[in-house]
Amino acid sequence: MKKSITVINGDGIGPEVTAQAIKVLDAIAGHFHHEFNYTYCLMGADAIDKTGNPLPDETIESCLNTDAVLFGAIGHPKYDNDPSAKVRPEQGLLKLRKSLQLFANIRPINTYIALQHLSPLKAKYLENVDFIIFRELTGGIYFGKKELSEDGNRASDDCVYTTPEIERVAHLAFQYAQKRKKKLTLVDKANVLETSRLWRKIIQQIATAYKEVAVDYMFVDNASMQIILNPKQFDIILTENMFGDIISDEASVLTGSIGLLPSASVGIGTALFEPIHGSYPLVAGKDTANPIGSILSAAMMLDYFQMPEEAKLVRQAVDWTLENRFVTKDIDTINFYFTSTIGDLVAEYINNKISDVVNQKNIELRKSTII
Ligand SMILES: NC(=O)c1ccc[n+]([C@@H]2O[C@H](COP(=O)([O-])OP(=O)(O)OC[C@H]3O[C@@H](n4cnc5c(N)ncnc54)[C@H](O)[C@@H]3O)[C@@H](O)[C@H]2O)c1
Ligand SMILES: CC(C)[C@H](C(=O)O)[C@@H](O)C(=O)O
Ligand SMILES: [Mg+2]
Repeated sequence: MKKSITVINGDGIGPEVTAQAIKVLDAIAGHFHHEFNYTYCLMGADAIDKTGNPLPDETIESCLNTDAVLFGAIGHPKYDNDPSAKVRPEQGLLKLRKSLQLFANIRPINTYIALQHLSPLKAKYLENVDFIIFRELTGGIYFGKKELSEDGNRASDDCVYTTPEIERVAHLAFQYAQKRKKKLTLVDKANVLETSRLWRKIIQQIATAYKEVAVDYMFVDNASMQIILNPKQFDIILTENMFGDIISDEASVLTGSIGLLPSASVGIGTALFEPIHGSYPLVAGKDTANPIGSILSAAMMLDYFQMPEEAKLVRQAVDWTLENRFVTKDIDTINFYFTSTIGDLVAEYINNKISDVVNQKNIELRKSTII
């Protein structure tokens, strides 16, 4: 099969983790006789530096006319530390999500037995954690009216949701629940927020069409605790934009590192695949960031291309690296491998050449002292 993929490396560790996902996609293309063609586009701080615009028109154009988008991360401290900056890298990402109408951000949370020692929780709570956060992605407080008074002493961000915005992401989440453990938890703040009460009302109505799915409702403050205390109670979590952003970073702690978590953003336009982490500027260019979130985002892209065998092989390869302790510094600060080595190993596993890589190329443990 032939597929065109727009690649947005972005900022910080974006380019180095995305490069590993591309290696893996190339290995899959070779193994299964597909052709993946990449077009590289700018977004974020990199785009501002080069064009003055965090999302150049050519990037939107390319994303609209491609089979999928693979994205790394955006963001730079020079903007994070300047509250009055008029142009910001994040505006590029938000505008792209809106332009492609990517209303659902799907963030699977899975634990690995090999990494359970990393969590502060007892192993029994972590075995086979498997739930998905459905985060609404194009509405809510992120996209409401923003105001700053002339004297600079009053600021506001409106949180707005409409019934159709809630319905479309909810139907998708219910459909996933039907195919899985048939449980959906709406996470909201309906004891305080009008928008959350609208969410509850719509979910109660939609639930009648999915009778086999058990629905429960949880306030976001309690959910933040329950995700840590008893993560196995969840199957599908459905929530609004900002709550989904926050609880997914929190949930990443269950797995061992945020660097492991992928996501798919789907909706009306071209789907976009990205790890859930940010540009982690501190280690940009050091080849130490965890690329697994990006590689697993590529696996989600393969699922989206209706290539289930291909996606399965990528996940098997990732499991193999973790089980054999080929891990980056976030997982093991003493005996760790470089970002690029992990990409090589996953790709070589797919090419069936793993024994060559491990034995003949003599992969050395990189001690943290040499960084
Ligand atoms: N989707 C995105 O592009 C995205 C997401 C989140 C944050 N950001 C941006 O990234 C910049 C930095 O934000 P931040 O520090 O809050 O979040 P971050 O996700 O970049 O980093 C937070 C912490 O997570 C860990 N981490 C993140 N990615 C990792 C990886 N691949 N491997 C190992 N450890 C990893 C590190 O310990 C890091 O200190 C900001 O400009 C922010 O706006 C972008
Ligand atoms: C960078 C930022 C705009 C973004 C978000 O909040 O959606 C990020 O945190 C994410 O999770 O993708
Ligand atoms: Mg986030």
